[in-house]
Amino acid sequence: MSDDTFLLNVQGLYVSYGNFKAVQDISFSVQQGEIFGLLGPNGAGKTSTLSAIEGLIKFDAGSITVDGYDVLKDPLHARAAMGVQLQSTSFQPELNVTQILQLFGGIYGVDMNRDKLQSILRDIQLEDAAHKKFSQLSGGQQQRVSLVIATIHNPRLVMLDEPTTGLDPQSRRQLWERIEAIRGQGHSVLLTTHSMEEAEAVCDRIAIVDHGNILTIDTPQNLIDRHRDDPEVIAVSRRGKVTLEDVFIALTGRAVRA
Ligand SMILES: Nc1ncnc2c1ncn2[C@@H]1O[C@H](COP(=O)(O)OP(=O)(O)OP(=O)(O)O)[C@@H](O)[C@H]1O
Repeated sequence: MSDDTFLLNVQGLYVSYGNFKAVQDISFSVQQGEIFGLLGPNGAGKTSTLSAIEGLIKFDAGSITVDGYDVLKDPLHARAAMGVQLQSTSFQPELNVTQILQLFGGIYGVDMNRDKLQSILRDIQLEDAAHKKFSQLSGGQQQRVSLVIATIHNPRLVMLDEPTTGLDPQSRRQLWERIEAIRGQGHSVLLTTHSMEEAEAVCDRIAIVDHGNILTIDTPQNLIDRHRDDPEVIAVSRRGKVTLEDVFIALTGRAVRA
């Protein structure tokens, strides 16, 4: 482990699929105890960046360190320092909540004794659903299971790809609180989102990504303050109030992506 305050360092990252360059020279760092958001239109390269960090895809150039461990030279240590929120499709739908927690506890070497299991179920408010199949859970309940599994081995960096998509406002608020609680434990969070409201509500800093490049990195409030007088921002703003979404659209353009 390094004593670097940056838990994640991504420098000069390039990812391509065949001839298509999805990520081109992306660099950013996430500090300890920080919630960092990657925002960008569809196809901007957010998931590709996350996948490269997670070791799921090869990258063409650049360097990535997690908790001081180089993901290429020391992949096991780097991966152990990371918790990844799996998509709901990654869980076997016929397993019940208890079986899923036991399975992933085993994978991560966490002793899932009765007390530990009960405490997790209580924490995610699924005590009464302990024997329900994953496929029978609501979207919010499934998200709570996948988030707790991402943090089951107490990782220093938690990676969340669009964690609140499809959730109702109550579940979304609760998930934000859970994400903030992860930061409260001194962990760092890297998330992607299309929700400007989410970015403003939970992210300490955000990077706006487009066409595989980072356009800007700052706190949500600084981005609004820096750009509020830009003619492009004023042109897209509505009802006389400049929002983060106005800044985002002015920077990335109005065109809908394929
Ligand atoms: N396995 C793949 N093979 C070929 N092209 C891919 C593959 N995965 C992603 N791409 C392309 O790379 C580009 C970046 O995709 P990526 O999923 O990283 O974007 P994203 O910012 O996460 O988008 P979204 O917001 O839609 O999830 C897109 O043009 C996408 O079509």
